[in-house]
Amino acid sequence: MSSDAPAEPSLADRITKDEPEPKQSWADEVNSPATEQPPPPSEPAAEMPQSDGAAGAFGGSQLQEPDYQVQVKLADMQADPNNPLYSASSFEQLDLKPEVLKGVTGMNFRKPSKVQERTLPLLLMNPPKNLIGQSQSGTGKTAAFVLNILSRVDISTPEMQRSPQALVLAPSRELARQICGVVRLMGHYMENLLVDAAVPVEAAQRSRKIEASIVVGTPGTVQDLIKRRSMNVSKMRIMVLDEADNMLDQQGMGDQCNRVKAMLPKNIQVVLFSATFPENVVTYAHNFAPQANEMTLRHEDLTVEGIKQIYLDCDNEEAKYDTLVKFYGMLTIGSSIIFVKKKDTAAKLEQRMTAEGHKVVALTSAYEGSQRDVVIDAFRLGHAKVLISTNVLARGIDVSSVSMVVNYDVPDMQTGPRGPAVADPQTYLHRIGRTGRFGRVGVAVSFVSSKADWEKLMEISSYFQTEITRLDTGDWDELEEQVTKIIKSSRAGANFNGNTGGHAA
Ligand SMILES: Nc1ncnc2c1ncn2[C@@H]1O[C@H](COP(=O)(O)OP(=O)(O)OP(=O)(O)O)[C@@H](O)[C@H]1O
Repeated sequence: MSSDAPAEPSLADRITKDEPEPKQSWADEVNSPATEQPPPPSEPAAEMPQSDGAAGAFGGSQLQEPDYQVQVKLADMQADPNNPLYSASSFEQLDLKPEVLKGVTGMNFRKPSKVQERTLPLLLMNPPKNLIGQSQSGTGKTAAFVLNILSRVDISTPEMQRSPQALVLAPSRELARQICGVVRLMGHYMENLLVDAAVPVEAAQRSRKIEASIVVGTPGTVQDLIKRRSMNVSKMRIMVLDEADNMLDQQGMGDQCNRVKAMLPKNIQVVLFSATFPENVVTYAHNFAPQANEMTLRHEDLTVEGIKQIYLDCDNEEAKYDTLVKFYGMLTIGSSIIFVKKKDTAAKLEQRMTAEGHKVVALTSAYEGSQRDVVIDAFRLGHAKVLISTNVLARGIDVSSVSMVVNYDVPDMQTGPRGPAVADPQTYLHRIGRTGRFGRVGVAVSFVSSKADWEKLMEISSYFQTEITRLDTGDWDELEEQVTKIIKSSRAGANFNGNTGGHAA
């Protein structure tokens, strides 16, 4: 953030005092904030626009594609057995309580996705069994575990309403808040349902007590609350790890998750979900959720068809910045997230772009929680359309208007304290998965400024057996036309004639 530059307007000023921009583009028209109501029962559901899970709680933008733009509709995708959104059955056939079913219908979910259809019967079985579930990004894993929780919590007495019975752990504050929003929205018709977020709060609120039947939080805060006896876990019966591979793999977070689990009653149902379960995490996952039912995928099947993956050659770091600025118009067709490796890069990019008159915001773990909430909520509402972030937002964040993701830095990871940086395919997949949600279209563009970058990107491409196409930066008008065409097409891949080739720098 630009807090050390007093002459500039504050973050809140920049985000909230801006007049809404006139609607100019297709994306502006289709992504206006949530004003839509669930369909009246008499209207045919197939004609109604799809709603965004986070929309009701946070005003997340929604996609209402005009017919003339749409070539392939969600209904068609959900009827194709090879599509991850496919299902043979309806939500009515999944044995949900009437008030839970009403919540799903109210969100305008017409049919379950594959992961929902397959995992819900396994999750709802009695006696409850553990589950490890994997499916592509943006295919509805949240609803799968939320529907299980809503089906299992007992809120028949005031005491039970205030007793934590289900705990969801997520790796970031933003994701925990988002899941809380989905639980509230889906549980809207369950009278007296109490849901609470266990994320870091300001010092004055630290003595708070958690009195809700469903708690969604980050592992460190939850561990702290239980230790301080601010959250009674004696009635806990379900524990979910969202982005489970990330939670178990990171040393600090893995330990916190284990400690939290050790403080909960034995024999709880343990549920792990993620789009990725790399080999090094599989054993942890099996130990954390013993004898689990499993739904897994091969890594070759993990990429989402609707996300067009491209890369651009940039001669050096400065050329990456110039390219980003040239991209600004395309970034604001819908909303965009620019991923960088370091917090410092995020802050510097934000300052420089803002100083040059571009509207961007940044969110990293360097910022205070309340400031992070302001930024992410503004992004969900479409008040901020270009967000610069680190891997803190790489996972789970669901904002349907995101039509472009930029890997300003190719995702990599250190091998040991002094080892070389190697490609990080999992982070790449999660980052690009912030676009192309539930059958929508998106573009993921990676900036390549060295041979090492190019090698990492090609390793990622071969790991997922997916094509990452090189676009020629020699002719910007042509490049812009191609990228804009992809964003505005109903499915990525259609209308696209990019070059493929090696690193030209
Ligand atoms: N059955 C459904 N019908 C229509 N929309 C759905 C359905 N299930 C989920 N969605 C919507 O799809 C979007 C993506 O869902 P969700 O965030 O749960 O994906 P995910 O699989 O958890 O992705 P990630 O791996 O990125 O965390 C959300 O906006 C959600 O509201």
